[in-house]
Amino acid sequence: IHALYSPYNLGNLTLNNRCVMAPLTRNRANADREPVDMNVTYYEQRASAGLIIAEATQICPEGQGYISTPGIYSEGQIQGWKKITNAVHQKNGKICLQLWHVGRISHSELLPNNMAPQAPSAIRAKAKTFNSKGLVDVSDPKALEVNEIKSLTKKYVEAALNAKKAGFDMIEVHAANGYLIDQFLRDKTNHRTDEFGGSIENRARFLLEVIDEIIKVYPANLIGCRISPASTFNDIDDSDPQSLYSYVVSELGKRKIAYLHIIEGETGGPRDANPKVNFAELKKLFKSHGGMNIMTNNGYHKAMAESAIDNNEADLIAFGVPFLANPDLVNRLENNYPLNKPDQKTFYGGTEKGYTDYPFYSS
Ligand SMILES: C=C(C(=O)O)c1ccccc1
Repeated sequence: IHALYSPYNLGNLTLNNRCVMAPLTRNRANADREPVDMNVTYYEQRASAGLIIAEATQICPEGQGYISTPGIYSEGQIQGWKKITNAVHQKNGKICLQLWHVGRISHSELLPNNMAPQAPSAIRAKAKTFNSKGLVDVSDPKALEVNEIKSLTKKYVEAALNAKKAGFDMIEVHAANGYLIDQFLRDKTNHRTDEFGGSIENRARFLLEVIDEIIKVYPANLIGCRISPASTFNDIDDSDPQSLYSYVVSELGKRKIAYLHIIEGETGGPRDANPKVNFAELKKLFKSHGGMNIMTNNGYHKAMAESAIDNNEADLIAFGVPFLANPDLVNRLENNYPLNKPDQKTFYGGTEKGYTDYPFYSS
């Protein structure tokens, strides 16, 4: 059978196959930002993925940007996630938690004491988010002080340890899609004049400090990192992405992290969005500096995924919407069965409808 559907060693984990469920925000946590029972069903249904990367999960209350997204900073949240990891492990699955801080992509209504969203610089995003009123413009952010940056790094470390306590097999640091870490990396959003801004090294400093501090207490070969070099989602951009990300992926490779998760092209959009970004070069640099595995995402279907593996363009393929709508995606891909039609209206927020009611394949 094709390598895509065969076991694969990732760090000290053996995955049943190389098909990854990409992190998908579904806005279905409770008012305390804890996972609920239908989340257990949803993830358990998809346990045949080689690896599930659970939805982006905020590391602290200040890191929340959308209504009803889960956290990993309270005991109640840890216990909620524990039910999910137990259920996935009962089905012989593997599950990773994506550690998230939205930075400036938030609305004060969602934040402690209606505070301003945190960001590297006080530049409001031309972006919208969901709060109790529906789709709203994001709020004006406040620039982080250096001591606040240091305390956020500690919160990423605590979140990694909480994820371990909750039974996750590994963690992924969310450095993509215009959220906090991405806001530090890119020069459109980072106008700092201290050691966290200006040069590429300075703009990458926060990401690398987060990774280095986590590695002190959590094995590097169980840490992934997600980047989106070419995306402009959430009003993000950079004047020289190839230089920026050549440095970033080389430094991540040196740390021998488990995988580099690359969103190819525009997030949820065209794969050839930004000709300035040479993805093949970035993949080569990650591995030539010691990086272990490349995971790619964005618009893959069966043929594309199989040929990416055959041509050594990726070790693991992450599927987002296909896994949302097909709990048994691996079985369907392997046997070339038709896929369910995703219902966009129920992607974000709501009940079991469009969440746990997508059918398994039956001939
Ligand atoms: C966590 C997200 C990301 O990484 O893009 C997200 C958040 C809200 C809607 C869609 C996606």
